[in-house]
Amino acid sequence: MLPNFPKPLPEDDRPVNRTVKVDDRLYQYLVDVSVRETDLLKELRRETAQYHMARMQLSPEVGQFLSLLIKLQAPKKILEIGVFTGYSTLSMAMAMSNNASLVAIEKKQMWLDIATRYLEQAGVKDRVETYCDKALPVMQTLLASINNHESDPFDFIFIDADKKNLLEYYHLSKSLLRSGGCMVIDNTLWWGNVADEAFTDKDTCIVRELNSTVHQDNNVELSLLPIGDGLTLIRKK
Ligand SMILES: C[S@@+](CC[C@H](N)C(=O)[O-])C[C@H]1O[C@@H](n2cnc3c(N)ncnc32)[C@H](O)[C@@H]1O
Repeated sequence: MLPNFPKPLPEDDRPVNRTVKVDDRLYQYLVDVSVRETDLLKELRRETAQYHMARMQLSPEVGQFLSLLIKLQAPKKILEIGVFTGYSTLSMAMAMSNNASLVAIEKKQMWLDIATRYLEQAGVKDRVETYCDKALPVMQTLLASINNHESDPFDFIFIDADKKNLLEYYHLSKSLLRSGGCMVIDNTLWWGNVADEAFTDKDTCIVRELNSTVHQDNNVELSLLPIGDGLTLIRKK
């Protein structure tokens, strides 16, 4: 039995507990005991694996987490920035309620064509509006429509596109989101590079700046989860 009296505090303020280290064996265990990927998502993942850019696709456990968030929050209006072949789009669209809608922005038609095919197969395409365009101008148009009271703000926004515009995506998304709404940003641990000072490339510096901006923003609540490549969950106050 542990002695039941206080011990001297360490000099630093580091927590005595921390997030578990996930090595390959533990990761495989996590997948084996928790991931339930539908046949359609599996098919999409296999089709995407043929492309060199396949690494951009969400991992199954992150797709499933996104889908669970949608089911827990039941948002009516969802916005997605960065569709690629649609793994996240399909995960969210299959989880959203029948009266919900999703606006999905992707700059490359080739990727949207693949995503659209799967959304049609899942029978959810009628509730997903896709824009083949750069995200910033589309987001600005959506914001103008909200500010003019022509449409409601979004309840849920998922950001998974280029890092160059990440700070602008964050600020614009805050304006597009209703109070109490949820924003999710992918890649916030950026392959671990954010914590390594040796990495000074543009994208790493932008992700660091984003993380520090969100952390210091008193108008939001946040949690940075070490799932996938790092996923930051944000609630607008
Ligand atoms: C990491 S991938 C998205 C992965 C996707 N969420 C999934 O689950 O497979 C990023 C996507 O953002 C797109 N993208 C990059 N810059 C963009 C921009 N300025 N506007 C819109 N889409 C952009 C890329 O073409 C790419 O398909």
